Amino acid sequence: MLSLDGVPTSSLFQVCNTPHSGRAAFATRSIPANTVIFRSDDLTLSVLLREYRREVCAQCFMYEHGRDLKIRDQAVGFAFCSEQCQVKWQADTGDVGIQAWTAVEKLVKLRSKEDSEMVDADLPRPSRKDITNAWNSVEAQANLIRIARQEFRVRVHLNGAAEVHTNGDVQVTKQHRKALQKALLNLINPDIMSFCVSGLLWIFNKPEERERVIRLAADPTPYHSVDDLRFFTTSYLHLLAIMPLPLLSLVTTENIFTLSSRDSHNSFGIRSLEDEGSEFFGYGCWPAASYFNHSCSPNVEKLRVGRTWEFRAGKDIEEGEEVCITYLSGEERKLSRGKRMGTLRKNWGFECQCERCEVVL
Ligand SMILES: C[S@@+](CC[C@H](N)C(=O)[O-])C[C@H]1O[C@@H](n2cnc3c(N)ncnc32)[C@H](O)[C@@H]1O
Repeated sequence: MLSLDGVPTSSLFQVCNTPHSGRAAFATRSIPANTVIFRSDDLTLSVLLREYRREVCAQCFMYEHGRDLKIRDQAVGFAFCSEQCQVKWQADTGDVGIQAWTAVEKLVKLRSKEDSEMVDADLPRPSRKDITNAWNSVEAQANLIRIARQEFRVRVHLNGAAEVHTNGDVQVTKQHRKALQKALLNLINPDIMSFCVSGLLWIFNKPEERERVIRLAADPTPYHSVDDLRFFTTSYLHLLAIMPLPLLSLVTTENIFTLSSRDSHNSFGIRSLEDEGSEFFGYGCWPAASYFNHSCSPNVEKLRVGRTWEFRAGKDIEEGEEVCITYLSGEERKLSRGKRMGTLRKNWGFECQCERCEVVL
């Protein structure tokens, strides 16, 4: 169950503030091991990494040991395990969403030979100032592109195909069209583009739920590297140039930054269900599941069932005890205290305050 502001409510736990680790869930009564304490099926945005697009169903994330799935939709660039999943995906994505994914796929295919890999070096993350400067540096070009797109609005309007509002006073010149063409020449990182499209479509399709993401813990410096930040700013310009017109007003630096800053501290990896989740297909943000803090000796285990996360007590939990999952992968759990803390600091940006880490032997 969810309260109005998206914080999960349950007869078994409640979400409260803590002195050192933000909000957390606490058991409101004793919970026997193996009890399902919560299910979260409120996936907002998700990224299916490009290298897994043929093998993992875009709807239910089903994976058959690396075999290509039977149904592939070349236009949008996703594969499905069944017609049922494809139909559900199309209904949830909507016509504007299908147009958006088709535009991205067309662009990515045109530019597929480029090397858009990022170097995962241990360089410092861009600071708040770096981030503000990077977004400011593309805003003038962004505004020119917006005006260039007005021209399409006018054309669409004159063709009578759709009722749109135009800014009739602005003259579209060569300078505007050049800004748009220049944006399309930037290098592409298809996974970062997918992140932005998935998030913007979610805001478009469910505007009333935007607040639920905004209330999540925010990371003010969500970019891993200078490359990562640059791919976000260039994706912004690309999307302004290619997104279907009904989505254009949502393609803003504010929306894209908000999505990154919430995703950074709240997303769940979408992994294979066997081999201790050794295959990493991508990630997604399930707001209702984002109030469980991390522990290096968790009392709750999470399991993905299709698009839903199921949370089950891994041991008996006493009334008043904090209900915690682990943010570490199977292998990472076995690391020493120092290495676990380092991994959480690097990937999540916090100093672990869990009981196992607090006990110094
Ligand atoms: C998914 S959110 C969990 C809910 C969060 N506490 C809140 O108030 O929304 C993850 C964030 O919670 C905090 N957190 C989770 N586990 C923690 C821990 N063991 N020690 C310190 N902070 C923790 C960190 O700030 C982390 O980035």
